[in-house]
Amino acid sequence: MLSIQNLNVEVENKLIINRLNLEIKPGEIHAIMGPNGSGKSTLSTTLAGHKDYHVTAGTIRFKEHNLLMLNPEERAGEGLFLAFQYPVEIPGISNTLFLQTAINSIRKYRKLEPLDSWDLIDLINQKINRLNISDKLLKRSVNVGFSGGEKKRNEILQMAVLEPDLCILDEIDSGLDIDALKIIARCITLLRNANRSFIVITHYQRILDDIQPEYVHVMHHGSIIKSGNFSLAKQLEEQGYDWLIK
Ligand SMILES: Nc1ncnc2c1ncn2[C@@H]1O[C@H](COP(=O)(O)OP(=O)(O)OP(=O)(O)O)[C@@H](O)[C@H]1O
Repeated sequence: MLSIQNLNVEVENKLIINRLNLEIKPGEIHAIMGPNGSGKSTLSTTLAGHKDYHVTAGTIRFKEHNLLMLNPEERAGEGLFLAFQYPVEIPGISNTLFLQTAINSIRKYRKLEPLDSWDLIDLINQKINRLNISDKLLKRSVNVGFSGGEKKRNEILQMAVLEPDLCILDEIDSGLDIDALKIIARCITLLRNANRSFIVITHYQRILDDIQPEYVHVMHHGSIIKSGNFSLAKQLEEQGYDWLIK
């Protein structure tokens, strides 16, 4: 699904990702943890194709593609999705219109007919019923005035509607109350299948308790310095990072 080898990424001429390696197979959930500023969001932003994040060495293969040859729209068309740490507000564009535009741009890339408004509403209704997400936010402008938890839930709704193959969730659990955290974790579990992989960037073990990732990685200074299973997250929660980065 995703193969990253010896990746270096520079932002504003500063090396942020430093010889990073990561292999993700279909259906796997990988958690990435690590101290503030270790490069986790830089990795996710690079995978999504942000123009200010310059890959200066290494390779990234996504399915059968050289990811670095694809622009951000092509990456989304191939099934890559990034849920932002800080979801952006888009005044004047309703959530429904945003979802319609996003899904139809992916369908166009895949040479499929666009969904009309009725098909879209059906699809959204299926997803909100399955995930038990409220439809109240659909008519409002994207993320404008949404609470922190509503923004995160909206990211999950986008993911459910777009049905990506690789879901990158950058601190999807930040700022959530205990119940909202459970809802988000449940949605992720419901969206999990044998072909869909996840990268879950988080600071906390709590969400991982519910989604049970196969792998947990620790990033530091732009590299993965330790990989393990779920027990590594528990160890980090108890002991912090000092024992790893000294
Ligand atoms: N656009 C940018 N311009 C300048 N520096 C940047 C930019 N993006 C990231 N950086 C720098 O790269 C380093 C890694 O940041 P990044 O946000 O990737 O870390 P992180 O591990 O996600 O941190 P956190 O856990 O605090 O969210 C930081 O020193 C940050 O200031």
